[in-house]
Amino acid sequence: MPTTLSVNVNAIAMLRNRRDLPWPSLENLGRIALQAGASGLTVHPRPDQRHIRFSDLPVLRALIDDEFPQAEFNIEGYPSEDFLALCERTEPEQVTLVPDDPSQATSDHGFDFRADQEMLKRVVGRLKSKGMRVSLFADGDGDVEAVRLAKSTGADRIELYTGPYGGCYDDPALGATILEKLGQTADAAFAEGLDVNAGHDLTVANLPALVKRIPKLAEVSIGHGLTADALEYGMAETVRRFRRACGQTI
Ligand SMILES: CC(=O)[C@@H](O)[C@H](O)COP(=O)(O)O
Ligand SMILES: NCC(=O)COP(=O)(O)O
Repeated sequence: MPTTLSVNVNAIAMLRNRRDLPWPSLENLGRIALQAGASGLTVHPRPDQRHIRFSDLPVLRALIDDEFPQAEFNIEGYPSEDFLALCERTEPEQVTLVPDDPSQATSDHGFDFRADQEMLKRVVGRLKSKGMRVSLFADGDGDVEAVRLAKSTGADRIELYTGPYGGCYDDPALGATILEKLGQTADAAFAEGLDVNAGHDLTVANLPALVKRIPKLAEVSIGHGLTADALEYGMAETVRRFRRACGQTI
């Protein structure tokens, strides 16, 4: 099974929010991405709604339900009560829990599975009891014990935080070292029976080596780099380029 591509529309929302106007439209660009073969849409709402607004969620939920019933909605965020209630209202196929502080500009680390063990068990159980798949944002540092603890929360997947890997676009030797650690973390997850997603700062240039090292990578969620490419190539062609970089035949 080749790695699937979930298109994160956060960056499009950020562009829209520059004005009090409804464009660029998340619904229209989400539709183009799904028509071009993306497997789903990802949003990462934050409490200040600086990009995704809570009101965007029903619109994207309806787009998937009405026009792309095979696609998945993935909602990412810190498991506050408000976030959990938002997930319960929206019923995404997947929730990705991320240990973000509201003041963070973007996600920059995975969970501390030792410190957050009990909280995660509670939250994962709550979401899974409502039928949602749960993935936990994890550092790809080769910490096998952390992966074992992630599994013991009851989660289905981990999402490897690939920011440091993406940041090595101009340093291939360091990129290769980081990639090997990501690969070791994924190997440990597979050994525990966890599936593995990945995301943050992935691009057409750095995806092929990632999926080569982790051939069983289930899904990548990509926003920033994909939106940048969409400005250059258009959304549909960009999705096809990223799908090819994931190893999909199209
Ligand atoms: C968890 C993760 O890496 C992404 O959700 C990232 O946080 C995207 O959010 P922004 O587009 O707000 O940076
Ligand atoms: N989970 C990662 C994600 O959704 C997108 O991250 P980025 O491509 O915007 O860095």
